[in-house]
Amino acid sequence: MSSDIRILGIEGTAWAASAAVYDSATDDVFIESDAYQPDSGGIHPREAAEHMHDAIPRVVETALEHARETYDEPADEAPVDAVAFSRGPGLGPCLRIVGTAARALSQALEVPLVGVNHMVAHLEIGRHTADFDSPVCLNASGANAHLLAYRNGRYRVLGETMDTGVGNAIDKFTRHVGWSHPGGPKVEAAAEDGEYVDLPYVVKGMDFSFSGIMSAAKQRYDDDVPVEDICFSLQENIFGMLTEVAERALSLTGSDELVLGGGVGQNERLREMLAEMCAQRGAEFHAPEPRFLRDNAGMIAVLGAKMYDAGDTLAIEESRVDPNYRPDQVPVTWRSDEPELAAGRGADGGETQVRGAEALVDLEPARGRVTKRRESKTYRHPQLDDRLRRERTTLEARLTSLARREGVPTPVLSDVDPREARLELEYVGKWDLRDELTAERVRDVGRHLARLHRAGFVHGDPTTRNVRVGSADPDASGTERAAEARERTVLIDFGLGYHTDHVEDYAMDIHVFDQSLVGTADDPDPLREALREGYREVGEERVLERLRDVEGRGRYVSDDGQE
Ligand SMILES: C[C@@H](O)[C@H](NC(=O)OP(=O)(O)OC[C@H]1O[C@@H](n2cnc3c(N)ncnc32)[C@H](O)[C@@H]1O)C(=O)O
Ligand SMILES: Nc1ncnc2c1ncn2[C@@H]1O[C@H](COP(=O)(O)OP(=O)(O)OP(=O)(O)O)[C@@H](O)[C@H]1O
Ligand SMILES: [Fe+2]
Repeated sequence: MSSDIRILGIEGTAWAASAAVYDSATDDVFIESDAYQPDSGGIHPREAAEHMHDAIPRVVETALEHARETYDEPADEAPVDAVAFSRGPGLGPCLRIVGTAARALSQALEVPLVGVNHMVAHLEIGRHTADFDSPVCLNASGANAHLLAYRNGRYRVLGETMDTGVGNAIDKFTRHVGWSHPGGPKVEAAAEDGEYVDLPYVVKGMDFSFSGIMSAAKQRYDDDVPVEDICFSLQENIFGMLTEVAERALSLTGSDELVLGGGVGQNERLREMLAEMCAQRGAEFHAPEPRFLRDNAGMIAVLGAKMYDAGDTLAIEESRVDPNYRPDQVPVTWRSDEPELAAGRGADGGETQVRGAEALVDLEPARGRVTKRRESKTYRHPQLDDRLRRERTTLEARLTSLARREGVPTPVLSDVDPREARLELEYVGKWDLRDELTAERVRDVGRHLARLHRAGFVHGDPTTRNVRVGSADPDASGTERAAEARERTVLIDFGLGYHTDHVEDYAMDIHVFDQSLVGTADDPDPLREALREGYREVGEERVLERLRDVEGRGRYVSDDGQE
């Protein structure tokens, strides 16, 4: 970045009326915030907007005063080079007030306007303070929960919540219990005295959902289960899910850096789990300090400086706010020269052991065999860990065989030990699909998924790493035709599969594969088309119709606090 840029940042997407000044020469960030606290219930959009109306001018004035005093500019010169503001996502009425304030300031100070995506700012502040190159980012905030990774000029969404944001889910539970907003810190405090009780645990590849676990938690409360036990178990399961999908994203992208963003990131238990998961797999973990995790204008100013430096400013007439602004809509103009993730290659006969997200896989291609052990994850509660490893090992064995009976190539199973969470399977394929992506192979995957769905079950985690391609024969150097004859597209890793007759689950299965294409392919669009073509040959059109719904669903709807 250029040597000395000073930016005024303004944030006001939901509850935090906040202004900040970032100085790139010293890396100092001054933040002034004024929080909206609802009298009862959750965040009311209209009340929140009134709060922005009152508080934004005050916090901006304090930030500008700080800039004038600290940097000693002549009185007739603007104390900052640009005004950056949160354009979205967030509550419409709040965003509009912040947008109006930012435009007015940019005109009064005669400096350019920079429009920042709030979720990308949650990510970038972590990358900035960690000094990581190309991390995977877990954003765990009130209205959102998703995994982002940089690829081809955008932050791609590798996985996300299928219903509410993680903070909102927790806050809904505390409202049910009668605790005041925000609920997250109260759950954290109550959890200290809790013991583990069983609650649902739902991940689908790198996607996840909170609705089942939240209604079970409310039900438990109504059934007089001690509230501290529910709080403890909510944290174990919800944060366990987030940690698991973060690990899967590291495994899929080959990255060894993880950053955390968002208000829920202030939770000690979540940070502990993520740090432990990263330590166990030899990755680096970074969480910014709490003032940068919860909503704050500091992160808006810091990303604003990078965007301003890249010439990424907005004309007033193009500066409309967007309550549904998705992180993958943002052209990443400020890091074009940096390397992107170089994903490590999967098993191709050279190595003897591979670490997946869940398991250690010992490879013996010469004997045509692999041994897969689901390791104990020390970040998880032992009871949950035990349950997941056993259940998934049993399911993987059962569904791997069932799929083959439906005509889908899968490894032949030679041994299962659920207690040890160990499987012995046929060595299949030559490469992971991720490393040898072609439209024809992806079309095969489409056909295979359709066959599973017709038989009434889903794979649960179809990614480009859970498909093996090419000939497994170690001496497959024969004629091209012979190799072609042996070429198969083989599905592996059925541990997240389950029986279901819901069209929604089938559509999700395709969506999960789709997201892994977006996360691993240079030019995903033709491959995504091939996936649908293959599916259409064998499967039902209504599943593809539902897939369009799943994709079109705006998941960035902020909680309005009313139930
Ligand atoms: C779009 C934007 O307005 C929205 N902002 C937002 O959700 O505020 P944020 O500050 O990132 O997160 C607030 C959430 O963070 C939770 N939270 C705060 N402290 C917590 C803690 N110690 N443990 C768990 N959750 C906590 C709160 O309960 C609340 O749900 C977002 O980033 O999604
Ligand atoms: N039967 C097999 N034949 C050949 N290679 C295999 C086989 N099973 C697994 N592998 C290799 O090991 C890697 C990890 O295996 P697998 O996906 O089953 O583990 P995992 O820990 O569940 O992974 P993840 O959850 O990250 O998808 C695969 O991507 C593949 O490279
Ligand atoms: Fe936020």
